Amino acid sequence: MTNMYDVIIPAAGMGKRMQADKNKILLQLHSKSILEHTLETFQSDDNCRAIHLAAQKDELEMLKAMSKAYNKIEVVTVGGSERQYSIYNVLKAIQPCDYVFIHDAARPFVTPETLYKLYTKVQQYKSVVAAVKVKDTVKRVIDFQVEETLNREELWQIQTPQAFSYHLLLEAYNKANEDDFLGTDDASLVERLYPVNIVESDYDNIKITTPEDMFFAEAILKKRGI
Ligand SMILES: Nc1ccn([C@@H]2O[C@H](COP(=O)(O)OP(=O)(O)OP(=O)(O)O)[C@@H](O)[C@H]2O)c(=O)n1
Ligand SMILES: O=P(O)(O)OC[C@@H](O)[C@@H](O)[C@@H](O)CO
Repeated sequence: MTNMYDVIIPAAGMGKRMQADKNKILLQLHSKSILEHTLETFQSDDNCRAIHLAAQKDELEMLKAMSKAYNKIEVVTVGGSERQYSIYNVLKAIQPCDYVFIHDAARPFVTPETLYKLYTKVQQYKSVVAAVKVKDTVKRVIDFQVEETLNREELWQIQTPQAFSYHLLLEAYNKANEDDFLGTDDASLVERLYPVNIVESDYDNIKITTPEDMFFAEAILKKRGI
């Protein structure tokens, strides 16, 4: 079928800031791991053709075994020392396709509504990321001294999923590799070649990063009646 997307899910981090005794994406939220919550969302999305994972070397076999429960999972490969390298490893391992979404395993609360918005817009714009409006005032600071107050009307917090045409994304990753460019998200690689659009997402789509995020995660599940 044409026009479906493949999703790359980087799950090869260490989860250091979570200070748990294992990779944070394996922590349980109710009866499932964070990773399984994320996988189920994409497994259930009719527009998602296949799911591909980056795993830590030590967790590769475990994640391959877990993958058997999800018939959309195709490639499970070893990640790298940085998120960007993990994603590049997967991107080089998959077959060419129309569109690629990239979504952090550590963001288990992305909604079907956001996936649908991205799916619609990526076909028009080739490059589109989920984002929410910044709620706080943001200042640029050097050595604890304020340099300027930024115009909040222009500021958005960027999340994942980030959705791209496959060929544009591969070109951006190849160029970043050639230039030794390391970005903090996928769009920052694509921005060097092509305009990136945003779609408005929601504040539940948190990246579970530090211990208190587990309490926020429990609250989001409770709000959803899960
Ligand atoms: N080398 C890496 C680093 C991160 N990730 C993945 O990228 C996502 C977002 O990264 P982040 O939240 O920063 O996770 P960690 O790197 O695991 O966290 P920390 O920096 O606290 O160790 C996570 O799903 C993580 O598993 C990855 O696949 N490969
Ligand atoms: O810098 P970190 O390792 O915390 O995470 C990087 C990315 O996961 C992050 O930039 C995207 O989720 C978009 O916000």
